[in-house]
Amino acid sequence: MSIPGLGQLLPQPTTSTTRIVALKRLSEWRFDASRSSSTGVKVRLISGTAERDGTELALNKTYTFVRTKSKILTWSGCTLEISGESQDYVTDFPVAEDSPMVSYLNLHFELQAQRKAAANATRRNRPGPRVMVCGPQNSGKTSLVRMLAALSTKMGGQPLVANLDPGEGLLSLPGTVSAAVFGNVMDIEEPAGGFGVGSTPSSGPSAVPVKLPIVYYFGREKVQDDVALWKDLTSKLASSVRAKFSEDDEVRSAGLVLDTPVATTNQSDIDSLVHAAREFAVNIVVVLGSARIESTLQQILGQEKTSSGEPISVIMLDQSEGVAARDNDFVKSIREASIKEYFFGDSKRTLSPSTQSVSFDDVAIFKTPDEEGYETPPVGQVLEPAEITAGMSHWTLAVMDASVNDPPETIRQAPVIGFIAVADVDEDRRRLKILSPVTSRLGNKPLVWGRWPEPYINLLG
Ligand SMILES: Nc1ncnc2c1ncn2[C@@H]1O[C@H](COP(=O)(O)OP(=O)(O)OP(=O)(O)O)[C@@H](O)[C@H]1O
Repeated sequence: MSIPGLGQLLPQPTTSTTRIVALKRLSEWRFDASRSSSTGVKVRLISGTAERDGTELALNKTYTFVRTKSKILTWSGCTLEISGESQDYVTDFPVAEDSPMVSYLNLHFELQAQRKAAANATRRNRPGPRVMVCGPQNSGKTSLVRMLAALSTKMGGQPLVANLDPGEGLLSLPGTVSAAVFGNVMDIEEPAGGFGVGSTPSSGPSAVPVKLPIVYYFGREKVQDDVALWKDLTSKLASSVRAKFSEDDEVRSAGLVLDTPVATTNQSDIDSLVHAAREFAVNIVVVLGSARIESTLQQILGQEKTSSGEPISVIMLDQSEGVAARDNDFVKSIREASIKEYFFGDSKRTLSPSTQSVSFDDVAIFKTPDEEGYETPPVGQVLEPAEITAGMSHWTLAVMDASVNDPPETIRQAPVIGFIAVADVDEDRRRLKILSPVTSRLGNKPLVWGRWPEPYINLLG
């Protein structure tokens, strides 16, 4: 069986022995700890320098990776001590400079030049680079976004990172779109490499400084499930980003790195990307691994200018051959683990969520109208009050920063304050048992019941 990558050593069978791996400059140790036991794979940097997606490993610190498929990259060579279970292999390129990582690093240098120009500009409203990363499924979009953000923070920058892919939450649960300032080191031990819920304040004390995301609730997995709502929320998020730029000079000059949903060349996907590029006033579009998406976007965006008159560069970069496919079971297990982690923390920080019993009459839960009985699904339709039944058990609901008396459209497009999980519904006594990361009562905050992610197992079970 051939293994993707060039000049790689043969994959190591899943093993639990301790071994030393020497990496030449510009090579990668690629690992799959998705099926390993809860103890995962342990990695210690013994000499040289190495990083996971732009964040450096500290010398002699042992990192544990569980439920993770990723890579450790070295620019100048290093030695790693590996123990625990993983499928892994080393890839080094016959010509080191052939690694796509070199082009990613060059992109970072270009962004740094634009950041410097923005910081020195006499026109205070000149923003730093706004770079949108897009491409087909498993092209390495999120890894590149993480790497660009980490490299910027390493140089002292405070870039905004935004995610428009509801299938994977950024510092939030799946089913959301969000953005946050990244001004400090990321937790690379997290399966999501610093983009997971473990890096948010609701998760209690943290080994690395937490981030404060702004989150909007989509409640669906794919953009196509409700394109109109996704576009509205994208516009909302873009205006939050603009507001942050106008109030914070450091963030403004560091600019934005934007992650996007999986794209194909179909018209709807291209429209969504163009919508996002215009709303966020993107001036660099990076397409990973698809010449067709690149040329289609080039034809549209290549002719346009941003709102501040800059040309829009559309560039294609190779995708890394190491990007790991993730099957549905793996992705589902990651999703479920992030919901559990949101309420209970992880092995490094245990949280104690509060369990509250509330009357049906004391909560206002909204949902999008059911699709049955409509010839065309009521996509983009506003919310309606949801009937509380046992079917709501184990769903996670979004708590909106709005009032229950606000119009449905306002509630639907309000930022998310947090999430609660429905632990039990007692229809006879008309009471709900809910699990909340905080002890405070819901007050008059409306809850929204989305259609995705699917209900999680009984969190209290
Ligand atoms: N060079 C590499 N070697 C090993 N694993 C990698 C490499 N690059 C990325 N990965 C891993 O591959 C998986 C998919 O990568 P990533 O999430 O960046 O792709 P994506 O294009 O954003 O995915 P999606 O299509 O689901 O949005 C992740 O688990 C990531 O850590």
